[in-house]
Amino acid sequence: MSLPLFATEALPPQPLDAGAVLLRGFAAAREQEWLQAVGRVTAQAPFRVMTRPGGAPLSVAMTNCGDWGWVSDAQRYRYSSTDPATGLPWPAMPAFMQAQAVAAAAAAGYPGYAPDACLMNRYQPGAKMTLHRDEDEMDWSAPIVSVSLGLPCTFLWGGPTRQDPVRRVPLTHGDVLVWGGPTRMAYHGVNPLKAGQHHLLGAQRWNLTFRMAKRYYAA
Ligand SMILES: O=C(O)CCC(=O)C(=O)O
Ligand SMILES: [Fe+2]
Repeated sequence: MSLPLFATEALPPQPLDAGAVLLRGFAAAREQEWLQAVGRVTAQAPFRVMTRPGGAPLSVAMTNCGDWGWVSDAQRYRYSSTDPATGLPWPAMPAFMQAQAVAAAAAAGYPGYAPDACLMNRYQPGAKMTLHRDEDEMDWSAPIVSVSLGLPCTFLWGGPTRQDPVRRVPLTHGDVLVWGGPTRMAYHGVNPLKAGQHHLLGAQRWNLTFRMAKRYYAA
């Protein structure tokens, strides 16, 4: 196999764990379209800091698009069809983003993916996500499709319990990680973002996770 000449070239799917596949560079070739799509969403529903149950602020700023958006407040985590900041429905999921998420899922071995939610995370230097499972979705047989843009990060990939050993997986601009099946409920997180400048996003990392929040997965 010859190495790609350009960092924007997608590499062959790389198994990370049972049911978990890393698509290195999958989103890089169309970075301008990703940027435009995220820009359209955040013009309507800007990134904002949410409060976690108990009252402390999350370090990652978030917004959503699609039929359902993941929200956190002092009481609980939940999916909401409306933006709590405005009471309006979340912006529609841009067709480009939806199609790319479906294509990434298929490339990772999950045909028939139909995301109805996209949580958009903005990390600035120092922001992190502690180990957690994505468990607020209705059908845990549907995979998660997670797109990384901007500054690199160290993604933490654990196991079925919080105590399981954690692998450090470097994620860079354009990488797409898909996990489902036997590892759909794996613990995962993100180490504090290191300072840096990305040619497209400056001192930020964006992560977009596509989910099937309120739909059944029938592959
Ligand atoms: O930023 C990431 O790569 C992971 C995000 C995540 O785990 C989540 O949004 O639930
Ligand atoms: Fe997560």
